[in-house]
Amino acid sequence: MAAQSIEQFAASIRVPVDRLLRQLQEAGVGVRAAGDSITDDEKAALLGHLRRAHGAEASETSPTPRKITLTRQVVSELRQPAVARRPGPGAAPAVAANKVTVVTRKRRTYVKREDQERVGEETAAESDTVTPVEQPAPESELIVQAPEPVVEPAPVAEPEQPAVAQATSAAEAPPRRTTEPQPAARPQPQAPRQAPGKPPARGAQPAPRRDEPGRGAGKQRKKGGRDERGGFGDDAQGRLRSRSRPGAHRGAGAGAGRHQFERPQGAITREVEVPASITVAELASRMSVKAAEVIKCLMRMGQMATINQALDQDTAMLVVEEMGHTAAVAAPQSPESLLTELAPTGEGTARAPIVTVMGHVDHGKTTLLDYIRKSQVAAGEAGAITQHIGAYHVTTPRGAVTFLDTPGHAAFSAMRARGAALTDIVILVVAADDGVMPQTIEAVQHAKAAGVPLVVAVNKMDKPDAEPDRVKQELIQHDVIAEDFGGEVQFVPVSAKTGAGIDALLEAVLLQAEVMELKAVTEGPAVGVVVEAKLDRGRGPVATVLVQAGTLRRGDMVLAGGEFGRARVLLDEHAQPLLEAGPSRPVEVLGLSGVPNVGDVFNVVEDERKAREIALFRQQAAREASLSRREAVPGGDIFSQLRAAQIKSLNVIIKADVQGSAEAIASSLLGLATDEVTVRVVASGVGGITETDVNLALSTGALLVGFNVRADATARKLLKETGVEVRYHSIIYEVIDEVKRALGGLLEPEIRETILGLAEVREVFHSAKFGAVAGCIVSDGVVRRRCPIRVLRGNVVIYEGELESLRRHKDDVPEVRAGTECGIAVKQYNDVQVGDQIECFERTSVERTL
Ligand SMILES: Nc1nc2c(ncn2[C@@H]2O[C@H](COP(=O)(O)OP(=O)(O)OP(=O)(O)O)[C@@H](O)[C@H]2O)c(=O)[nH]1
Repeated sequence: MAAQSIEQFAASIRVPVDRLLRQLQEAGVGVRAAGDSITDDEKAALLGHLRRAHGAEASETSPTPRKITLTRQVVSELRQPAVARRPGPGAAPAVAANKVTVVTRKRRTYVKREDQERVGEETAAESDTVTPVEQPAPESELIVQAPEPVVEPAPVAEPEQPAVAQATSAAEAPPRRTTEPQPAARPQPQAPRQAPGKPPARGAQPAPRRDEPGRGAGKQRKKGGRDERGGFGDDAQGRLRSRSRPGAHRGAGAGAGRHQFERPQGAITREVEVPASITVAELASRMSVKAAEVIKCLMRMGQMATINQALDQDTAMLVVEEMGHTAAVAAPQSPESLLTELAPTGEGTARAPIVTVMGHVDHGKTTLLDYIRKSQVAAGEAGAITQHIGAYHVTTPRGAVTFLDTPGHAAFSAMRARGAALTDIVILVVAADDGVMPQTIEAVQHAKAAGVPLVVAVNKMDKPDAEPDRVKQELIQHDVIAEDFGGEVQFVPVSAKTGAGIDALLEAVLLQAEVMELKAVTEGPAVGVVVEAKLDRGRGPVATVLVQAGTLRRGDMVLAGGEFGRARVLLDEHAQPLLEAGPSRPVEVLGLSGVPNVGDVFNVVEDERKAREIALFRQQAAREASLSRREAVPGGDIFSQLRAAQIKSLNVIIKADVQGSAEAIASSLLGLATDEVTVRVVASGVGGITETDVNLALSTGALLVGFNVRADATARKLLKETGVEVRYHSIIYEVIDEVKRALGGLLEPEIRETILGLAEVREVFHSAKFGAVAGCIVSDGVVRRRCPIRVLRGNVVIYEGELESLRRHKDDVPEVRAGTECGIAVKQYNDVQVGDQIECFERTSVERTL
């Protein structure tokens, strides 16, 4: 090699000149200038120094190598049976000998023991002994090459890089030598693949170097190719390695001087977040316990559960606390939060009051509203009672008012409560001829609970027996005090029939609204409440919504409870199309995906995607809640389960024209439950009776109730075929009576006892055939042979049984009437005495009704 200057040498090995000069000085070569030339001996001296300094072995300057890797390669050949090709006519058969070359390479590494111990600790302890260290498994690889033999150059253990350059690199970075893959960061020299996050390398074989010549590099590429195609190479390697992995792990752990897993010394208390509904399995997983533990805990609490059973939040939290953890209510991770920013904000402007008309049945609510609206709603109602909530916006000369017409029947209690919560003012209609009645009081309570002011309309003033002062006095007891009695409530005498006083009533309402300064934001996406919903045969789902803030426009994307859709059509109370509806405006919306529930909040959302996401989330939440409710009944405590098993239930499916009626009927029917019988509403919905309803009724043995709806053609056919019972009604009382009668049929009949007669024992004889025979005289009624008897002594029953014989003058007789003597033998009873009484009675079963 030509003489090289220090500067050139530094450039060739890519180290700064001054650093090279310093290292040369440390190696004893002596300080010289950058321009001086450096000899090969000096380079060798520098290399030796650097190897010593960095613990390198296998150098000519280090007589005791610290690690030796032996690689052995065995090449063998396999001959596959010759394949005889079909010879051509007259040709000799050609034989192709398939020769497969198998190259097996084995590698075994020996490391000084103290070097192994030193890994990770950096404590140098020199030792002269070389001890073979057992490797996890001799590294071997099998390369099969076919069909022709491959001339395999021996793998090159040492790189071709100049020794000095390598030594210099070693001084700068952790050594990456083929024979010594032992950087401190690696837990074991033989297992560089253990480095986290790195793709596993092939055994202890160091990573192939780019400059590695010949077959080694080619083979590596080949392996890489296999990996890319389907990971075969890695997988096969992984299986090979998996046998040695535990050892390698332990080695790594020991090498690092610490355990990866520490056994907990005491119980771990976890904070467990519990959502509204959670399965037993999920709860167990959150507490890091087995599901069986949770089931056991539930059993201790008196509840039987299965691993997939959904628990409600309260039960789940109890289980968590019971098992020694801390329960926390999980924040609902719902897309509902997306809605928060949708609420319209800004300065509110005056809006029309929302007024609910409440009162006892037939006190004239609908007639009053009818007069105000100048329409004939009352005339069109079946049974002449209002059966679903209606919302009407009326413009009077004194201003606009939105009316919610709520039914007065007790069945609609829930609906009325909802009306009071929505409303600004309640008009309490009390018939002057009838006075305060139960539902008048209920209406007062609802209004008070909702903090809504009352205006009392004393109706039917045209009737001769009208007593308005009586109404005022009766209402004082319920804390509703008229202005002229020193209170704050306006009482307006009216006649819904003649229209007298209606103007004054509206004035009173608008005055009250003025005092309340009702305001709402008109700009922005609309927010409101669904006040009625139904499935219309021609128009699909129709929801009556009351806008509370913002403006609902035609074409808006509306989200109502678990349903959504574009508001294709907006209609007012006169079925006239609207382009938009502002606050306090009731409007019918067409275009929803389904029938929402009455009372659901509706929002206008930006796009369909968001609406769909929230709607699906709500549907899922509703399903889960209903599931956990349904499971809560049989899953309750064992005693109540046993009790429940004895209660007979009548299954009912309700189909109604509007959601409010279906809901009201369901709640009324559920209210019929007693200790012995109950109603189970299998399903309730809006729309005509379909094939699905009939099939459901068939499978559950339910009674189908159609309220203002009929079965379609397919369902009718199926009804005929299956004999499923269906009842059509348009008056709610009739539905209740019908179901009451059916429930009565489920009641066990009552067993009534009737005393038929009494006989007094005058003498006792002994007969060989019957034992003691009582000689009696029938003092009252009749004694019949086939009826049960009781023996009374001193008016106390001492025996109950049957007659064995009833005789008169030695003749068996069927009955003996009062004043007649007879002989009575009691079956299996011989203790009869003179003075006893024998009572004859009969049991009859009586049908019961609810
Ligand atoms: N004489 C007289 N009859 C009235 C008056 N208001 C209502 N009525 C009658 O009272 C009956 C009941 O009236 P509705 O308006 O249906 O009573 P309601 O309170 O709406 O009844 P529900 O819908 O069942 O809650 C009807 O026959 C009306 O004609 C009135 O001011 N004077």
